[in-house]
Amino acid sequence: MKLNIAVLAGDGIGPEIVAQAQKVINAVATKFNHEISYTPALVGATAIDQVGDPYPEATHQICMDSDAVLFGAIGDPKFDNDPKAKVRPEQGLLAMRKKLGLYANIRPVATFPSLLDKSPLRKDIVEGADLLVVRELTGGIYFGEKGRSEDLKKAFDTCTYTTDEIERILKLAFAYAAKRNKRLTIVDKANVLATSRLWRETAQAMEPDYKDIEVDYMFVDNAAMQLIQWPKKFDVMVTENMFGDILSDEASVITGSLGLLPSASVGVHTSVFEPIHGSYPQAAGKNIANPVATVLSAAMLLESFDLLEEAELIRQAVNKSLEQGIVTEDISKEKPYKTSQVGDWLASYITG
Ligand SMILES: NC(=O)C1=CN([C@@H]2O[C@H](COP(=O)(O)OP(=O)(O)OC[C@H]3O[C@@H](n4cnc5c(N)ncnc54)[C@H](O)[C@@H]3O)[C@@H](O)[C@H]2O)C=CC1
Ligand SMILES: CC(C)CC(=O)C(=O)O
Ligand SMILES: [Mg+2]
Repeated sequence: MKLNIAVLAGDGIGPEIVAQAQKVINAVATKFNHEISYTPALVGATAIDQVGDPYPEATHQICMDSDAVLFGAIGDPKFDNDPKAKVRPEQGLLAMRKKLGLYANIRPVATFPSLLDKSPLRKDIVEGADLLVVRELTGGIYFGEKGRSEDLKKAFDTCTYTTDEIERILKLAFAYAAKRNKRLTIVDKANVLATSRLWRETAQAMEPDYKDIEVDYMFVDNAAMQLIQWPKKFDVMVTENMFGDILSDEASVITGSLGLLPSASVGVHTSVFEPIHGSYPQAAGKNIANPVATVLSAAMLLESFDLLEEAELIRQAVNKSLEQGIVTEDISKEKPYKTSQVGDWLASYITG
């Protein structure tokens, strides 16, 4: 197969982790005879510094013209620590999601058998946990009207959802539940928020079309607790943008590190494959960040083109590396491997 992948490495650890995912894709391409080409493009703080725009039109065109996008991370402390900055790296990520129509972010969370003792949660709690967070990605408070009063003493962010937006993400979540264990948890704050009540009303209206799916509704505060108290009770969890953002970072604790969780952002135009974590600026340039989340995102990318054997081989390589202790310092303080060493090991396992 021929694939043209847009590569948006971004900021902080972005370039280091994306380079490992590319090594792994290249190894798979060699083994299975695929022709992969990459088109790099600017995003985030790097793009602001170079061209003054966190998601330049040229980058958008490259994404639109690609078969898929491999994304690293964006964000830089020089913006995080300047609340008055007019343009921010995160606007680039949000603009990309909006312009590419990426309304769903699929975040699988499953424990790795060899890492059960790496979670701060008890082994009997996390063993066998396997859930899917379906996060709405182009609506809600991240995209609503926001502003400051003239005297600067008041600020606001608005959370808006339409039934169309809710229906399309719920449809996808029901479909995932149908393919998995037929349980769907809809997470909201319907006891307080009007948008959540619209989510609940819309979901209730859809339920009769999915009679074989067991649906339950849970308030987000309760969900935050149950997720780490009884992670195994969840199959598919669907929720709005900000709740999904927060709950999926929380869910990474089940697996042992935020550096392990991949995601696929899908929707109208091309799809973007990205780790769930951010640019981890403290690690930038040190070759210590865990590349596994990005490598597993690459596996999701290949899977989206029905390259199932290829994706499975990447997952097998990752499992083997974890079993054999070829891991970065977030997993093993005693004998940490460098980011690039993990990438090299995975690539050579794949090519055999
Ligand atoms: N999708 C994206 O590009 C995202 C960007 N950000 C941005 O990233 C910057 C840093 O944000 P933070 O809140 O510190 O979140 P972060 O996800 O970058 O890091 C939080 C913590 O998670 C751990 N971690 C994250 N990625 C890791 C990896 N690959 N290997 C090992 N450990 C890892 C580290 O302990 C780190 O201190 C900010 O500018 C933020 O806006 C945050 C989240 C997502
Ligand atoms: C800038 C944020 C919206 C990014 C983030 O935290 C995420 O997508 O997980
Ligand atoms: Mg996040």
